[in-house]
Amino acid sequence: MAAPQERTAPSDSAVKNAAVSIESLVKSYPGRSSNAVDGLSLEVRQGEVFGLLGPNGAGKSTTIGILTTRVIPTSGTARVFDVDVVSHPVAARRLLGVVPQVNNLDRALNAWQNLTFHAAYHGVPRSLRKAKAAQLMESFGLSGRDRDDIATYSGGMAQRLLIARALMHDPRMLFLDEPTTGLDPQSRLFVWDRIRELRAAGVTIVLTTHDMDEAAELSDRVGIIDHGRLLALGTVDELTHGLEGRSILDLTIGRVDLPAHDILSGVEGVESIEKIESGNSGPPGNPGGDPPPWGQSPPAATAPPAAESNQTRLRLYLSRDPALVLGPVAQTLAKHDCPITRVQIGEPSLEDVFISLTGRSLR
Ligand SMILES: Nc1ncnc2c1ncn2[C@@H]1O[C@H](COP(=O)(O)OP(=O)(O)OP(=O)(O)O)[C@@H](O)[C@H]1O
Repeated sequence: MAAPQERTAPSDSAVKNAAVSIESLVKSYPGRSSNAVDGLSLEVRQGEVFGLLGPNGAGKSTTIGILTTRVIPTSGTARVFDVDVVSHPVAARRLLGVVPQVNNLDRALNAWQNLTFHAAYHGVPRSLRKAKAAQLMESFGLSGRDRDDIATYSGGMAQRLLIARALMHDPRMLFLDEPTTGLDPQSRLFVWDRIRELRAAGVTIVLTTHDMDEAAELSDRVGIIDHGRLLALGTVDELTHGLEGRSILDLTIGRVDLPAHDILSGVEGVESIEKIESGNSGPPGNPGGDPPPWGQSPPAATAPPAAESNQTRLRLYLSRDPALVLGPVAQTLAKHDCPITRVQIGEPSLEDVFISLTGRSLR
């Protein structure tokens, strides 16, 4: 594939203290009524792992597509290390590596060739390519399989090869689009370790993931987007502490017909209530209350779903110690002849922040 022509050389202006700088970015796809990216502005700092989170269709891949020069924005600016990705795509591509959501390894080439051809495309001198490929094969646990047809690679091996390939030209930053989706636990931990090593080596990383544990585990900061707009930006601690109510009571109750919101919102210390999932196949039982924001969501990772057909799972956000609230909550429910079948106390997680902002779970 021939590299597109640069219009002009990138400017020598002082490099800003940002690895990624996006300002008022808009992407409108033809025939779509709403913008995929809708006035997005954010910065990714040099050397950080930045988690870009959002529900399906939030605009994450489009944003990454713009930053990695595969998608042309409708308006706004996007820079990588102060290089405008629209006017200087070739210069931008030298600075970044991309691990796409979908395996796009070249099946006509063996693993070794996938690495060395990529390096050649990015202008890595021939004398360096072999050593670099051998080093990356080794660190990604693929030594000995380098001349194999990639059709013989497992999903985990292919994913490791994709990351190795993206690093062949020593990019200053790496875009990882759902890097561990579909991987077994060992492969997932292996990829996490490599991400940590890259960060320690000073590589800036932008990560999209549907796995909240992964985002919380790896990210220095996260940005949550939906409908192409930024909803929140900060460290995981900043975001979870900013959530209304500092503690959570996760309850499963043995009724589906109870207006739990009306009944429990008067209990002292209960700031807000969300219905996570009802075992009912019909509409969630919340007469008179707000529509359940989690009505279509699978359960949060912190507790199992209310699996039985007569069970309702509620999440209560609290402004005081859960131990003080649990008693009054249990008494209130008992007055309505409603048993509690399961209780879990916890602090808000990144998934709680995500759900409170977007109103639905990632998966
Ligand atoms: N090539 C395209 N043509 C038309 N619409 C598109 C195209 N690519 C994406 N979209 C739409 O733009 C919106 C944002 O999509 P995008 O893939 O960027 O979201 P996402 O957050 O990456 O989603 P996911 O988590 O499912 O990958 C969606 O409504 C999607 O249907």
